[in-house]
Amino acid sequence: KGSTWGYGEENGPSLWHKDYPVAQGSRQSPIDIVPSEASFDPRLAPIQLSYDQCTSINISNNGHSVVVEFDDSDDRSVIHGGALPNPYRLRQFHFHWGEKGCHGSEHTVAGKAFVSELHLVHWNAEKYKTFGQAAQEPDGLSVLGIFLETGDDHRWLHKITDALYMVKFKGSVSDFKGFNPKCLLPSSLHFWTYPGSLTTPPLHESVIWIVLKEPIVVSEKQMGKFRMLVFNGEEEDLRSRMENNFRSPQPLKGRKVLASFK
Ligand SMILES: CCCCNCC(=O)NCCc1ccc(S(N)(=O)=O)cc1
Ligand SMILES: [Zn+2]
Repeated sequence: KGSTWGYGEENGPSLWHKDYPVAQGSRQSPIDIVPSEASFDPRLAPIQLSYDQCTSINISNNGHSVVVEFDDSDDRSVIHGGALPNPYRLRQFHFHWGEKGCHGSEHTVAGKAFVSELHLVHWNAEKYKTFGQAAQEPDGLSVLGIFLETGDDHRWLHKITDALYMVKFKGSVSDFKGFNPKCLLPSSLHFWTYPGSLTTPPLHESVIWIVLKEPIVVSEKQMGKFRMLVFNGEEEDLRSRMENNFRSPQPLKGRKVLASFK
């Protein structure tokens, strides 16, 4: 029974609206970002990531992606700037990717998709008591999206890909301390920003999206290691490789995309 959502024929993105009607809402993500239609806004503050005291806790396979979680019990790792009203606290990051040689990003840029997209998820702990509550508020979350394209090996991504064998199956968790995601940033923090949603159920329209223009470069070999993960639990007979775990671009419905650069 396709009771839980996923990315397959029976439970994929085109069916999510049945359990999550907001899937057809007015501020859904991802979107196709068209640079020529984005407005440069000189009032946008530069993005600042204060991750130096960040505390990664674990890496896990939640049956939809691989997630690295952080201790978000205080303001030790925050993002601020852009259109954010105040600093937002880092909670986790995860990835979306395609199958070998194909695309797998969620946002696209003038119709161009990338092989993968990294999402650094932050929440407005200044205004809301818990992540779960913030995730349901229009200004509750801010996700920093970073595109991945293939080329040479990424010098730090191996810290993540070397741990993936520990979390092959849905429900597996492994210690993952001392990882600072600052090492996954491109050289430029030029960005686009727009009001959107979670790109997976519950699809709450609670995300201020910040998408970096410059992708990071990873090797096809490194991407291949993500594809050894599986959607299924260890005990399940049906094995299905974790790939194509991305939602496609959704209607803009009149939203304005702002650019931090000319
Ligand atoms: C107490 C915890 C309650 C959580 N309650 C469940 C929940 O809201 N989960 C949302 C998790 C999520 C989903 C999708 C993204 S994405 N792909 O848009 O970056 C980011 C984060
Ligand atoms: Zn995501």
